[in-house]
Amino acid sequence: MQNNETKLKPTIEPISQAARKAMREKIDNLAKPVGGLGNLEVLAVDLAGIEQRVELQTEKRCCLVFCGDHGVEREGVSATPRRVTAMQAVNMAAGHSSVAALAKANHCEVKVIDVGIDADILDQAVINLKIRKGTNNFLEKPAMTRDEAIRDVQAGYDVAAQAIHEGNQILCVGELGIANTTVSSAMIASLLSLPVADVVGRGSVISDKRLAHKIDVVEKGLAKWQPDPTDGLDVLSKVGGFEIGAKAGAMICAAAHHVPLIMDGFISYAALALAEAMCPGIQRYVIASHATRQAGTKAILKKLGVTPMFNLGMATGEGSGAVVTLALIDDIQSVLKNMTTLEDMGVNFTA
Ligand SMILES: O=C(O)c1ccc[n+]([C@@H]2O[C@H](COP(=O)([O-])O)[C@@H](O)[C@H]2O)c1
Ligand SMILES: Cc1cc2nc[nH]c2cc1C
Repeated sequence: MQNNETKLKPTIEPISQAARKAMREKIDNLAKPVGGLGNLEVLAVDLAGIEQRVELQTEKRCCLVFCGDHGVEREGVSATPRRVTAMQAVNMAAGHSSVAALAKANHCEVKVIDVGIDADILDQAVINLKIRKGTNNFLEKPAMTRDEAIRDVQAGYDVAAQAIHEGNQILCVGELGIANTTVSSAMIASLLSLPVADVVGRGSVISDKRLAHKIDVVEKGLAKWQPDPTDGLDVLSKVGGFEIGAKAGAMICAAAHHVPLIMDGFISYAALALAEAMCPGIQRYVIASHATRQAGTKAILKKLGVTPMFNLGMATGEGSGAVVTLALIDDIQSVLKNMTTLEDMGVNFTA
């Protein structure tokens, strides 16, 4: 057991400061005011540090969408019935969900992975790595066993390793799982030591009454199991979800391989908090795409130490915001390829 856990905690090398500096110099020498392309420049520098090179490789990209159901959905914390997870997974694999449509626009493959949907998915287009049909209701039992938590994170790691082996140069991550904003809130409150009421939001839109109930459910779950925030697998097994653990595994794998990983919204914040607890340093390899429209986003991102690229008021999940970020990466590549330099123009700045 201990060995399996150790495998999930590889040494994460520091980001390449030399590549960051070289990219910064290259961008500063382009024919524009210094820093004029704002966060696009920051993104280019971050990608260079992760990839350890200035000639960024970003053409082949893939979005990994992990799917799972949640026992706590039975507490009435979501406006959506649980069967939507299974329905939307099939819809997504056929190319018709939000992330699937956005991925087409951004030349990105989508892999849909079942790590815990509460149904038999017969569609071969959905990759079957099911740990179990849904977690336990954490008000009654721990969500999963520690062994399941380990196998779950390992499944996400393996899917990401396969995607990298296939030549993907950028990974995006997303998820499907009705009630997973409740589960993510519990994980975030525990792992980042934030007050429950500050991080529980309206998910895929709930009334004031249901919101108060959702806060109560999260508080009761944490009080009952008292997960240890210094032990990510303890938090995952007590109040977590299969798609969140798998997503954390993908993050750990991408960081170990120096492959940039673009995360999505609220559920990704929980996965990053978990990955960081398991394997400190992961956060430097993860690009924060957008600030999601959920409670506590600002405080959570601050605690995670990441800055989102944009805020479009999105709250869909699936990896939608992550995939939209690919358009910004294509913008950077065009800038790096096509712009003339200040040197070409013979211009010097005097601040
Ligand atoms: O990514 C986000 O920030 C986000 C915010 C609200 C909802 N979602 C998606 O909606 C589902 C969870 O919403 P809920 O209300 O059932 O907890 C799940 O499938 C998520 O992918 C995702
Ligand atoms: C339709 C629908 C699609 C989703 N995709 C992610 N979460 C979702 C929730 C609903 C309700």
